[in-house]
Amino acid sequence: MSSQIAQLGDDSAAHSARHRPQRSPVHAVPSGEPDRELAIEAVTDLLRALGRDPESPHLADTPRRVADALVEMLTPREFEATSFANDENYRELVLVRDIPFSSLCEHHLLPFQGVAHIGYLPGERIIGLSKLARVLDYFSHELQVQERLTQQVADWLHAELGARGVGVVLEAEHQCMSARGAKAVGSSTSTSAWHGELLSDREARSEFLAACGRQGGGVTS
Ligand SMILES: Nc1nc2c(ncn2[C@@H]2O[C@H](COP(=O)(O)OP(=O)(O)OP(=O)(O)O)[C@@H](O)[C@H]2O)c(=O)[nH]1
Ligand SMILES: [Zn+2]
Repeated sequence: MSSQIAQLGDDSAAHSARHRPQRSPVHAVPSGEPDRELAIEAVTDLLRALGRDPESPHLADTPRRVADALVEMLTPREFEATSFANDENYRELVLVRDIPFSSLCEHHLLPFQGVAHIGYLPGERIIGLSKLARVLDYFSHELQVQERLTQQVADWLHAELGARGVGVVLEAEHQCMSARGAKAVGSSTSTSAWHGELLSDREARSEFLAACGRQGGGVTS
C-alpha cells in the first residue's frame, strides 16, 4: 500500500519535522499477483469437476466471470492516507460508523459482509475521513478471517497516524455460515481491536461503543 501521508495545510519547516510521515505497511498474509488466465482455466476445471459442462452455452463465459470476480476481490486499491495538522488540538473521539465492507473468507472463498465502525483519538494529526473507509477496503481485498482484518485496520491506523487511541469494530455475516453448513442466516459476528487510550481506558472505550450503538451489544467494553 502506498502509505504516503500528504502534508496538507502545513507549509512551515518547523511543522514539517513534527509532521514527518510514518510508514508501516501491514501484511500478515503474504500474497502474490493473481494470474487471470490460470484462474480461468482453473474455474473451467472446477466446473468439470463439479459435473458441469463448461462448453455449454449457459456456462461459456462463467470461468472468465468467476476469475475476474475473484481477481477483483483480491486486488487491493492503493490510496494516499492524507492527513492534516491538528492545529486546533481537537482531542475528542473521531468516529465513522456503519462503513459497509465485503471480504473473502480464507476457509471457503465465500464473502463475509457487514459494517465497520472505525474511530480514533487524535494526536498531532487528523486523517481524511474517507481514509478510514479506504484502509478497511484495502485490507478487505485479501483472503481473510474477520479477526485479522479487524486487527490489521487498527494496527495500520495506529502506526500511521500517531493517534492517542484507535478503535475498530466489525460486524459481519459470513456466507460460509449462512448459505451453507450451519445455515445460520442473519447471524452477525462482532470483532474489535483497540490501541492506546481506547485499549487502556475503559471509559473511553465505552464512549466509543455507545457512539456506535454497541453499548450492551455483542462487543464488550
Ligand atoms: N474465527 C473465524 N472463523 C471463521 C471465519 N470465517 C469462517 N470461519 C470458520 O472457519 C471454520 C472452518 O472450520 P472447518 O470445520 O474446517 O470447516 P467446515 O467443515 O466447512 O465447517 P462448517 O462451516 O461448520 O460446516 C468454520 O467454523 C467457519 O465458520 C472468520 O472470519 N473467523
Ligand atoms: Zn468461511
